[in-house]
Amino acid sequence: MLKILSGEQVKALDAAHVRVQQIQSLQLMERAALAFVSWWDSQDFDPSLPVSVFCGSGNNGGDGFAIARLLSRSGRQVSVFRCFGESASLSPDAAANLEALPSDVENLHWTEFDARSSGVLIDAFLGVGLKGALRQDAKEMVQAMNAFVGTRIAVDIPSGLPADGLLEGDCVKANTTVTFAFPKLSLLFPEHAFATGALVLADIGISDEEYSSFASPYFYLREKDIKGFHRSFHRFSHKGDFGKILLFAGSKGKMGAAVLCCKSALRTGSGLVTALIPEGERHVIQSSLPEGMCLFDLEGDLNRFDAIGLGPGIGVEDSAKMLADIFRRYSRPIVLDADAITVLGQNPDLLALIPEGSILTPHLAEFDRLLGKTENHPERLAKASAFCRQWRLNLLVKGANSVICLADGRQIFNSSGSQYMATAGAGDVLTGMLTSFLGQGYSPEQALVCGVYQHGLAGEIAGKSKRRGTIASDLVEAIPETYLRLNVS
Ligand SMILES: NC(=O)C1=CN([C@@H]2O[C@H](COP(=O)(O)OP(=O)(O)OC[C@H]3O[C@@H](n4cnc5c(N)ncnc54)[C@H](O)[C@@H]3O)[C@@H](O)[C@H]2O)[C@@H](O)CC1
Ligand SMILES: Nc1ncnc2c1ncn2[C@@H]1O[C@H](COP(=O)(O)OP(=O)(O)O)[C@@H](O)[C@H]1O
Ligand SMILES: [K+]
Repeated sequence: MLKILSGEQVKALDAAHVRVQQIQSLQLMERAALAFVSWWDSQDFDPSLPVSVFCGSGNNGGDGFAIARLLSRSGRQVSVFRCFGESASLSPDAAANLEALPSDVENLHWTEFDARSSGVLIDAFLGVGLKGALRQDAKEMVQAMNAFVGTRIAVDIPSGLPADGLLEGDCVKANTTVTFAFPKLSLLFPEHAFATGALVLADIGISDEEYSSFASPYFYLREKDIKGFHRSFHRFSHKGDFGKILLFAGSKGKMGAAVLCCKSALRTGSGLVTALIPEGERHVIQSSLPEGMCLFDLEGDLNRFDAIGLGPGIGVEDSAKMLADIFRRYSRPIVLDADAITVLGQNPDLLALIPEGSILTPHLAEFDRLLGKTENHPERLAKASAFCRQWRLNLLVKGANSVICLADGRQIFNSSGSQYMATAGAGDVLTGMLTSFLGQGYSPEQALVCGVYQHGLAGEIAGKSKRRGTIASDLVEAIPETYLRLNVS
């Protein structure tokens, strides 16, 4: 899994890579520029549109000069706009790439830029080397870029955005950010969505192993990581191997939640799924989901279930006693979602009873109910980390780039998903998937990694044809295709 390093660590990573691969830093910069241009070539930019590249005096600017050269070589009309004065001292690699600009690239000062011109703007002014607040002249450059009417693309990070923390002043508002090697932490904060735009990760040839000497609690989960987390089953596997699970979900008027999470668990592969529901509502499950079974009370040994998921649509009235009873009688990790989390927020004394390693999946409002009002994402991640360590629990901060917060303090940002998943019941589908994986014998970490990634992938698959018409049932129907896409049998 890709480690997310701090802006400060990037220099050391680049230096280590240059040492290990025995290349020059100029070659690494060339790789970054080539990776950017390879992404560019995969897009359908109108070839007749002029390209304006804003270049700073550091290595981000160096990337910009190299990109300008490569785009001009492929026939684009390119101008660079220098974001520095005559007396500025350039980084050696930026100076080399400025020197290497072909004569057909127009070389201008940023004050000569006409914001009403058409085309595409590439922002290679400031990268992860930004220190403190923008200087006055830098603010003006950022404003000039933001006044541009066409598409803005940021190289590595929008200029002015700090790599690891929250934005305080101005920064470039990019439509797309093409970031190198790993996504900088701040690009994953919802507060910065307006500045980051679409996020593209460009590979510059640094292997996952080269990150091993750098410490960071943050990771980025990609498609290629998933297969290694899955268990494999053999041809003699029977439905017991795929797990018997119990889902406590739904109540009068909210039985859809139970249907969605049970169906999602079955589509994820569970062998036997039982819904714990009010007896009067049994027709809903039995008529819409013939594969599902129902239970109307909590009699018998709960440990006969391989996994339990609790919460979607159960209501908050009278649920506290039921939760306490389950926590006391069940010894393995449980998935806790929706109303179960609200109940925990109202009854914090229940936290100590939750089986170790359990998984809580709050959306942002449920998160605040559980852990108190939270102002921003960094604060949320810090609170989640302390909570998980204190109670030996795992917690998922849901949203775009949902964050898997593990009991040992690691925090894994998911890369799959789309805005079309912001629809009623999408969380219930996730609860079904996570419980299903626990029931299939996955550890909480494996269940979270596979469940969260595949849930997002199902959202991408469903959203491709259904766009904003996507509903949670579409996610359920897309789950089988996620196994095909990942080549998991
Ligand atoms: N080894 C390399 O050569 C590689 C470098 N890369 C690029 O290099 C970037 C990092 O380069 P650098 O470390 O040179 O840093 P940057 O180019 O990001 O920033 C340094 C420049 O920013 C100016 N600056 C800093 N704080 C400022 C402030 N508050 N107001 C105004 N100006 C300010 C400095 O005067 C300097 O000109 C990455 O973001 C990436 O784009 C990538 O190409 C990957 C490989
Ligand atoms: N913009 C988005 N991008 C990616 N995933 C999203 C987005 N919005 C919502 N999701 C995902 O959809 C799910 C919504 O869960 P939740 O808010 O609990 O829904 P509900 O309570 O309606 O079931 C979460 O897994 C979340 O990560
Ligand atoms: K930039």
